[in-house]
Amino acid sequence: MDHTQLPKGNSIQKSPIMCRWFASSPAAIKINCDALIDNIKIGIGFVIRNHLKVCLFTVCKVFNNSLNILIAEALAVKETLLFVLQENYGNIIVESYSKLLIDGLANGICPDWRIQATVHDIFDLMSTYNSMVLLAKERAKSEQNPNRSRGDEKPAKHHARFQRREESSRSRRQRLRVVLLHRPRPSSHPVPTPSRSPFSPSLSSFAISDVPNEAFMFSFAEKMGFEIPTQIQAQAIPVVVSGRHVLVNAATGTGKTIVYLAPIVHLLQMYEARVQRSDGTYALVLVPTRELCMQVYAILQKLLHCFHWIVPGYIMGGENRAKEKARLRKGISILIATPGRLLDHLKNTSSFKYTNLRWIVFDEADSILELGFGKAVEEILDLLGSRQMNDICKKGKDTNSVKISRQNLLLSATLNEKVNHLANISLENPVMIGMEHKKDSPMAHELSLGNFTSATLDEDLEDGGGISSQSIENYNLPAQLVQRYVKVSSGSRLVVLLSILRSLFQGQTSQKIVVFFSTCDAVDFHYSLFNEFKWSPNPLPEANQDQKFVSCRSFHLHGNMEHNDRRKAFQGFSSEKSALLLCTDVAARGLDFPKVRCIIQYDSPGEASEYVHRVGRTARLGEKGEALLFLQPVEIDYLHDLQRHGVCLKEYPLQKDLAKFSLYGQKHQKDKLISLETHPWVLFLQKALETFISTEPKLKKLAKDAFCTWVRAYTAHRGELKKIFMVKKLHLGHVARSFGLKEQPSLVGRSHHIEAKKRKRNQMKSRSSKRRKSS
Ligand SMILES: Nc1ncnc2c1ncn2[C@@H]1O[C@H](COP(=O)(O)OP(=O)(O)OP(=O)(O)O)[C@@H](O)[C@H]1O
Repeated sequence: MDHTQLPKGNSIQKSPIMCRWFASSPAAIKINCDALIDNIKIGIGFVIRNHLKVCLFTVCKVFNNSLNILIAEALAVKETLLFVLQENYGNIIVESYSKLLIDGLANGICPDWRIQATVHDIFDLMSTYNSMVLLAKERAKSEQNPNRSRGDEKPAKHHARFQRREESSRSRRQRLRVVLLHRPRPSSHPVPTPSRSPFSPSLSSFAISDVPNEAFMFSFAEKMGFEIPTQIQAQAIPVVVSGRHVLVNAATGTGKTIVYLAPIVHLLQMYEARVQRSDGTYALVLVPTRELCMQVYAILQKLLHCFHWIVPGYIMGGENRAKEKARLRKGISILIATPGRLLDHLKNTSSFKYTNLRWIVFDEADSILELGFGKAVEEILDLLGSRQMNDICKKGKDTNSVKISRQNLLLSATLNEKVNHLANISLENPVMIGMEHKKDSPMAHELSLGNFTSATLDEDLEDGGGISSQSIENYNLPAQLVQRYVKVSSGSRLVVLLSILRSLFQGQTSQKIVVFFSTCDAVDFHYSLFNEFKWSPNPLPEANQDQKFVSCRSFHLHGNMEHNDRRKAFQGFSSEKSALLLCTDVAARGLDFPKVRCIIQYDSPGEASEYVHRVGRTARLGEKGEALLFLQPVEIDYLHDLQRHGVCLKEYPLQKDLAKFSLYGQKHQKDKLISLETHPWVLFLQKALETFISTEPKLKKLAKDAFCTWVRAYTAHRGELKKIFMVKKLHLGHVARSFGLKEQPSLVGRSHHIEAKKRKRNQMKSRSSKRRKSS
């Protein structure tokens, strides 16, 4: 079977499985109208025309079934119809569907006056359409056959039919108006406020059970537990299904994974001849980290529940290569991979078949490049033939087969120059979704021009690493996320972190918190400290002294951990209801830990995009969330940097928190402002920590290592951030205190001492041999 062509079922009209869910959302309808224009341009307008029919049809159904339609729904329908009218596409769709729509509206009319008012408008629009259709038809006919007079039989018949239809709909309208006239009507129409919820505001009354129970719908509803599409899903899925290359930019936690997995599964299961394992890989999803690889794989497995013939699989660093080879030999239809391991198999596993490859997805595209996979990505594109084909396209050669066979997708909550370059070398005439408000940004402009440089992705990485003026953009952050910063001098950082964590875990019985550190050593040290440091507010000997200071289950996750430990930490934290995760940026991208309420950035993230992804682990999909950023007084300019990207933070009321803690029964006076450095609680806890760490050799060693790598990481800030995060401005003795050390450890490591000793020995040796020679 030749799978390089789109399957026949690609037409949305022919695919009731998924499209109704998406098509039925007014947001989707609006997008479909955009897609209509786009697609008419590229000559496949008929697909979208059919899509629009399905949209209207489903809207009618919703109106029929539900009496609790929100105003926004009715308004969206009105808007869509208005759009269709303005763009003069009315004659395409209205003729056959107006009756259905009117029936739906009339039968299912909601008692709410605001919807009724909108319905009036919709009726008026419908009758305008109908007149337009009639006029257009008559004009077309008379142009085709100028000899036929107006009194000829056919138009007359047609006219009569139309009149009958008009009369019946008019009578329905009248019936309805009678009902409406007997209801009180307020004097002014309230304007619905725009929602920033990840779900389309107009969809909240729309249940999945309102539409026919198709196989895929059933699987979605049952297996994923979703009821309505998120805004980005409603916007992007129809475009992805249409086969266009797509660049998606949407806030964290808005369901981007489904944006690419759902259409791929949907289109693959529709192939007339079922896909076989021996066909090899059809879709390739590239992700930056192993954890994300496992996460996407898990979602894919759920989606494929009903389609056992489509085989999911993953390959990633840390896994057994031989086993992966065996799996690839058998065939994996949808493959999730990290770039390094994928490249390895592309070069060394001859049985890896990818001749049928149709989709390449870059999830968290910017992160893939920032982690240094730029070269690997270029090589992958070359080996898969995706880049060369694109280059040929741009040179204007015949690329018909390519256009049909490959569809590349790039997704991230943050975009930058590196993604711009990747987009230019991998996407052909992409549709940019989620960048509507950024049309004037340099990135959107360059992409639309198809402008691309000869620089490699890694070269881009180096010069674009800092905050270039070109790449400044406002990031999408969840509206409900509460963002704050806490200003703490380095000597009190540890105490403040512990106090805030204790207060958060005491405040709520189920609490999930993620704390980000800059280095793996810092994670290890704090993880051990939190597990071992015990303290009781009661000094009496009979009191339970065995309580952990931060009493919760804690996990740690970073790139230097064994593969299995990483896996356990990821799964463990995901499944706990109340827990603490200490991690590096390895957990910043894409990971979807359920119910995380607070993100603490104990070490600042560096580039603003990293900030966005870290805080994106909370406040996902409209849920509540808080983010707290630790800054030292000398780093406070970082707030301006975040502001340049539209990220604004308020100060955290730290004194209030500290006032909660009592020293053996003595409460502080809340209204008395004491500086952190002289705060009795801070002094007391700092001393307790230092004493504890000095008596635990293992912990002390961890603290020293963490201190050294922390300072090194601090010097590694790039670009303009170097001016904010300067080691010179720090008091290293105070930094040591933040690791519970009484004295500042030498920054010169053990290896340096050994090297120096070796050098000395060699010098001594050469001197003595010279002396021997001369004597
Ligand atoms: N239509 C939907 N209804 C309800 N929940 C959904 C829907 N779509 C996705 N989700 C859930 O939303 C959560 C976030 O999804 P996902 O991880 O795909 O977001 P994302 O946009 O990729 O986030 P990030 O940018 O952090 O990677 C997941 O738990 C997913 O199961």
